[in-house]
Amino acid sequence: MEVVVLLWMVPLLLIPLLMWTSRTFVFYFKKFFYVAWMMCLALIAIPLCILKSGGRDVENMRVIRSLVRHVKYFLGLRFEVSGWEHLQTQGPYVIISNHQSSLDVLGLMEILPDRCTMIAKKELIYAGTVGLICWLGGIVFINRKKTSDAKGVMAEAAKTMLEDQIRLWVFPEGTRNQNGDLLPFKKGAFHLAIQAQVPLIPVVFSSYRNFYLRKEKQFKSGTIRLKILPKIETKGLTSDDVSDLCDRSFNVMHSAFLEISPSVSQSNGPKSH
Ligand SMILES: CCCCCC/C=C\CCCCCCCCCC(=O)SCCNC(=O)CCNC(=O)[C@H](O)C(C)(C)COP(=O)(O)OP(=O)(O)OC[C@H]1O[C@@H](n2cnc3c(N)ncnc32)[C@H](O)[C@@H]1OP(=O)(O)O
Ligand SMILES: CCCCCCCC/C=C\CCCCCCCC(=O)OC[C@@H](O)COP(=O)(O)O
Repeated sequence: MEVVVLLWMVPLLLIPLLMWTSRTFVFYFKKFFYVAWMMCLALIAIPLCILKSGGRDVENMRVIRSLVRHVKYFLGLRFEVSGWEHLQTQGPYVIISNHQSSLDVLGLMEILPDRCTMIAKKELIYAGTVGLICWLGGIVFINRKKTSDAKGVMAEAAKTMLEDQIRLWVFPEGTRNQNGDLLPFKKGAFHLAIQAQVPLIPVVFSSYRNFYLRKEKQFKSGTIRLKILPKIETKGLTSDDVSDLCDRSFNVMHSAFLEISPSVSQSNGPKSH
């Protein structure tokens, strides 16, 4: 009799195990697919970019953008964009946005304006075909471990922005962050905008915590809200104004982040600060 009861318990115990493994399986499957598919797309994009521009050129971002736009459907992600009108600014500007994961590339490509490239850590150049496509797309690589090098590269970028009419996308948190809030901003983006005397356009991604949890190995379908905020002018500002500009930008982005992110009670998992 006891044996029969025990036998019945086996499938009951297996159900949570299966659920856990399928959740973990889906997480790794989607992550693997994302990386592998991006590498393949980059392989397709490389010859197209070389044919289009003959080498490293910000115009290649059009090719990259058009090839990346469909990837969200495979991952079950939707984007809701607001504030499009704020991107209708002529000439160069610096876009600043929060950075939660490599998935941010999908949102970035949803709204990427023409002649806009990014500032990224130099390690990205070694990411195989993706690294090469980043280089061909004109991405400016910085060494985060050497402040003086990074400052020099960004000062050079301020000049190039004006000479070649280029827009730059910077992640002022300086690293990926999924703690359910924004990290304090580093100053590079604000020095850059002031040196070039161009406006800043803040863009806020809502929290991914309701569908994507790296530590908990969860990757469900979900909607990402992208809010483009009004530009912040820097005309007439000097390096003395960097801290104030940085604080103002942080405050508007932080409020927008809290406003558009699903509430913590709706999101899964605890907040880990
Ligand atoms: C077709 C298919 C293809 C598919 C695949 C490809 C798809 C798409 C391709 C595109 C993908 C691109 C995605 C790219 C994402 C990459 C994201 C990243 O890599 S994030 C990491 C790199 N980014 C950053 O770090 C930017 C933000 N960081 C900064 O701005 C930092 O300030 C710094 C890196 C410039 C320096 O950092 P740090 O060494 O930590 O020093 P700080 O404490 O910030 O500053 C020290 C003092 O220096 C002053 N400062 C800073 N910058 C400048 C400057 N430019 N000029 C002058 N002075 C500067 C700062 O004010 C500090 O001084 P203080 O007196 O204390 O104020
Ligand atoms: C042969 C080498 C194989 C390497 C494979 C890696 C390839 C990555 C492939 C696909 C992902 C496509 C999106 C690429 C853009 C990702 C940018 C990114 O998110 O970089 C992380 C950086 O912001 C912050 O890094 P840290 O959290 O500070 O560290």
